[in-house]
This record gives sequence, C-alpha cells and structure tokens, in this order.
Amino acid sequence: MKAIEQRIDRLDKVDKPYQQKAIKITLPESSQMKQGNTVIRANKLSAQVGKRTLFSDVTFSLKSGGKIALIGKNASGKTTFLRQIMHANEAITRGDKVKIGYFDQQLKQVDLTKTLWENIKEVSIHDDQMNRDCLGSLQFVPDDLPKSTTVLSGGERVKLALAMILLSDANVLILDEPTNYLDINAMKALEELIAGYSGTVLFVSHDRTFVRRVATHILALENEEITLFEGSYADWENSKKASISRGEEDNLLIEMEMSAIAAKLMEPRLTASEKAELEQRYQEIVAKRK
Ligand SMILES: Nc1ncnc2c1ncn2[C@@H]1O[C@H](COP(=O)(O)OP(=O)(O)OP(=O)(O)O)[C@@H](O)[C@H]1O
Repeated sequence: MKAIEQRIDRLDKVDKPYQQKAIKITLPESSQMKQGNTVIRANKLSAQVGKRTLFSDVTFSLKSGGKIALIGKNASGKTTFLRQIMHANEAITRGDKVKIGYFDQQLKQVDLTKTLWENIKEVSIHDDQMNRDCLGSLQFVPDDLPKSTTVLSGGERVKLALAMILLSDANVLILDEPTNYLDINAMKALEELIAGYSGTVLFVSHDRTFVRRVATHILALENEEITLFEGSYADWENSKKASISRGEEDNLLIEMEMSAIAAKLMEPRLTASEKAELEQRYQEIVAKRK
C-alpha cells in the first residue's frame, strides 16, 4: 500500500502538468505603452535583394496592443521585412518605450549551457508563479525545469524560446513562424498566451487557423506592396472576395495553401505516409493553379 501511495505521490509530482489556466501576461507599468499609441511607423520603407524589389514605398503605423499577422506568399520578403523592423533604419520610427523581442527558428536566445529554468530566470521579469503558469500552459511539467536544454526536443526548445520572449521585458514581439514544429496543443496554448498578452505582437505563420484565431490586424505583402488591414483574417478574406476576381482569389488561396503544406512538410516527426499524403495534396494544388 505504501509503495502504491509513493508511486501515486510520484506520479503527481512527476507527470502532472501544471494546472492549465487562462493566463494573462501583463507587462509592468514601466514598460506598458498606452493602448492605441503608435509603436512602429514605417515611412516609404523598401527592400531589394539583388535586382529584385521585394516591396517599396511601404507606409503604415502599428498601434499598441495589436496582434498583427504579416501574410504573403513564400519568398515574398516577410522575413526581410521583420528583420528591417527589428534592426530599424531611416524609414522606421519606433515609439519611445518600445523594446523589441525577436523570435525565429534559430532560437539564439536559448542558452544550451543552462537548464530550462535557468534560461527562464535569466530573462523573466515576472514572478515564479507566472513563470510556472506560462511553462505549464505550454505543457512543460515540473520535472522539466532542471533539465539541460540540450536534452529538449526541437519542439520543446521552440516552446521554451517562446516562453522566454513572452516573459521578458520586451513589449513588442516579432515572431517569425512561431508555429513551425508545434503540435496542435502547443499551438492552441500559444494562441491563448498571445491573446492574453498585453503588449504588441507582429507575427508570420503559415497556419491559417492560427492566423484566423490570433490576428486583430493583417499586414498583407502582395505585389511588392504591404498594406495594413484593420480587422481579423476572416474580415480580410471577405474584403478580398469583394474586391478581386474569382480567378485571382482562387490563385491567392491556392498559394497560401501551398505555403501551409510546405511548412507542414518541414515537421520532423511526420510519418512516411503523412509525408506522402501531403506531397500528393501539394501536387493536386499545383495542378489547380492557373
Ligand atoms: N541575404 C540575402 N541574399 C540574397 N537573397 C536573399 C537574402 N535574403 C533573402 N533573400 C531572398 O529574398 C527573398 C525573400 O526572402 P524572405 O526570407 O524575406 O521571404 P519570406 O517571405 O520570409 O519567405 P518564406 O515564406 O519562404 O519564409 C527570397 O527569394 C530570398 O531567397
């Protein structure tokens, strides 16, 4: 009996994830920006690679608190645009209090000589309860905390890097494809964390469900232009339907589905049959493109 109790006790300690609850990550007043204040302004921003223009004369203002999805075809220049915003140049003005946090697949912020918990403690401006709640919502269990980050899977490192950026003192998060390598539960958790986050988030994701659920604004990179749309992805799709011809709309949706499949094909845990199915679907879509 004692042995069973001990096992139950251990199971409780080891395997039970932290209690999952809706989390609101609120920045301290010192780094909060007033709702509606301009966070980033671009004035005639342009980018070229070699002789090719990716976009030119882009002008817009992003307001505090928005969750802005940058959408566009593969290789249209989304990462280039995000990097410009991060590094700033003469065409970009940032609000006084803006502190940018940048996430991409390189996961440079994760220190591989440290444990998961040490990485969090290094950057978090929140108390340990919030740190644990955030990690718990991303399905980490208490036993993961002292683990060396070298033993974490690719998906776990992505989740750690996202937790680090969300808990840091940055108030404008730039997330380049945060949903790659995330399973469906982690993706849902990230949706909720971003929704409950008080700062501004500018992100690229090939997952349309994620974009549909998270975005309050859309920055659309098309035909070498970037346009800010004040509304959700569903609103944007509807406005597109109203303004473009059926053929153009079909091609745009096909291109976006192709991007989504290409991103899924990068998932390392795909089985051979899932991969074959996705490849077949990709070929079917390519054939539909006019
Ligand atoms: N340093 C560079 N030198 C040469 N070409 C580059 C460089 N950086 C980007 N490019 C090219 O510029 C184009 C836009 O790249 P970018 O990564 O910004 O696109 P993207 O929209 O983020 O693409 P994806 O959706 O595939 O991630 C691509 O054709 C890319 O090959």
